[in-house]
This record gives sequence, C-alpha cells and structure tokens, in this order.
Amino acid sequence: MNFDEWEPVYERILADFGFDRAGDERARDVCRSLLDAAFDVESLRDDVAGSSVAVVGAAPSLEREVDRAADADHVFAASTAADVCLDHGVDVDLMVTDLDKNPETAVDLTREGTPVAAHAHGDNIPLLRTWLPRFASEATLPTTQAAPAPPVTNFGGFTDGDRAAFLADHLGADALVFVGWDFEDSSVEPTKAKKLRWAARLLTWLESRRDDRFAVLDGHRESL
Ligand SMILES: Nc1ncnc2c1ncn2[C@@H]1O[C@H](COP(=O)(O)OP(=O)(O)OP(=O)(O)O)[C@@H](O)[C@H]1O
Ligand SMILES: Nc1nc2c(c(=O)[nH]1)N=C(CO)CN2
Repeated sequence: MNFDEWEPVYERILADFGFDRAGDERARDVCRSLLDAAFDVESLRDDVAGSSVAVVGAAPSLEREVDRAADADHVFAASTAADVCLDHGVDVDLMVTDLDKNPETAVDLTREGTPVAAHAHGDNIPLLRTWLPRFASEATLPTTQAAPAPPVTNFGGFTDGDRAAFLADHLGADALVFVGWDFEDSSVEPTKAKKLRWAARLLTWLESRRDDRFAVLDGHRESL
C-alpha cells in the first residue's frame, strides 16, 4: 500500500475515533528505537504469492470453524485467534497484533521463528516498551498506521484482522479465506463494534482493489 493512497482513509479513521496522529508517529518512532533488526517480509513472497491464506479473526465463532483455517496454504492469525489456532493444532504462519491481549503468544512465536507483525499506535506505547524487547527481533515485523519509517512498515488496514488481510494481499496471495469473522457479533462492546465496522469498510476497499469478492462481506457491503 502506497501511503498516499492510505492517508485519506487514515485521516477518516483518526477523525472518527479522535485518535492523535502525532501519537501514532511517536509510537512508530519508539518501535523503531526498540528493535535492532526486523523480519524481512519479502522473504515470504515466493511462498505466499499465488497461494491461499486463511485470515483468521477472533470472533466467538472461531472455535467452531477453526479447522477451515488448516485447509488454506497459509494461516495469518489476528491477536487471540493465534491462541485458538494453536490450541486446536492449527499451525500459525504469521501473527498480527497490537500487543493488547496476548503478547506472550507473540513473544513465543517470534522465538520459534514465526513472524509477528507488531503494530505501533498512539495507545500502545507502554505495551511496546514492555514487550518488544522480549521479541526475537529477526522475526518481528514492525507496523504503523502512520507514514512508514523503515523498518516500520504500513501495509494498510486498521484492526489486527484486516491488517492481516492487507499483508496477505501485499504478498500476492491469490485467495483470502476469512475464518473466525462475525460482523454481527453482539457480544462486543461499542468501541470494538465501531472498530469492526471499520474492518468491514477496509475489507470492502481491499476486495475492490483486488477485483475480488470476499464472501464474509456478503450482506454487509450495503450498510457500510
Ligand atoms: N466478532 C469479532 N470479534 C472480535 N474480533 C473479530 C470479530 N470478527 C472479526 N474479528 C477480527 O479478529 C481480530 C482479533 O480479535 P481480538 O478480539 O483477539 O483482538 P484485539 O486485540 O481486540 O483486536 P484489535 O486490537 O484489532 O481490536 C480483530 O482485530 C478483528 O479484525
Ligand atoms: N491510536 C490508536 N490506533 C489504533 C487503535 C487504538 O486503540 N488507538 N486500535 C487499533 C485496533 O484495535 C488499531 N489502531
């Protein structure tokens, strides 16, 4: 994702949530200062290009359908979806997280050599300072929603799950298969519900950029 294309969407997200752009930039710079190396995401391209990627979200429905993730060539798991996959014997190829729920899982994965896309934003700076030093940096892919500052990269996307989809798209995935997504989930609190609406909007944008059709969005496009 070119930042010029992302920036107008990012500005709308900032305005909608009242987030501070300078905070996101500060987080990006803190993240940069905490890592002495970073995962080379392009090393995944040969493997992921042309393949199917399960983009695994952490809706309650994931427990029932996690096996579907194992049918894809690769599994990109968002936040606590990584734990559900691992608990069910489904290997995770990449985890995407902003460190607010299960940072221990992310630490363990990086130490085993599984890449983790660790997202820096204005509201997780203390988490970055606590957890990033424990990550194996060569398996850590630092991301930002502000302008990129290598090695901190911006592939597009906002919530952990839709960022996983934008990353799979960046790597040339042929099919994105959404497992563990529920846009109607009434168990989420209002801010999370608002974040999920943004995830749906961003995935609608992504499918049109790819000239694709994500079944998970059926019945939701019209209300966005
Ligand atoms: N019904 C749902 N409830 C929660 N997450 C969902 C749901 N449907 C899809 N997802 C996706 O699963 C991802 C992981 O959810 P989880 O609750 O573990 O993470 P989170 O750390 O709160 O996510 P985020 O920080 O992005 O809000 C979310 O980022 C979202 O993209
Ligand atoms: N500044 C800021 N950025 C975010 C936040 C958040 O709470 N604050 N939450 C996200 C996904 O949960 C993604 N990005």
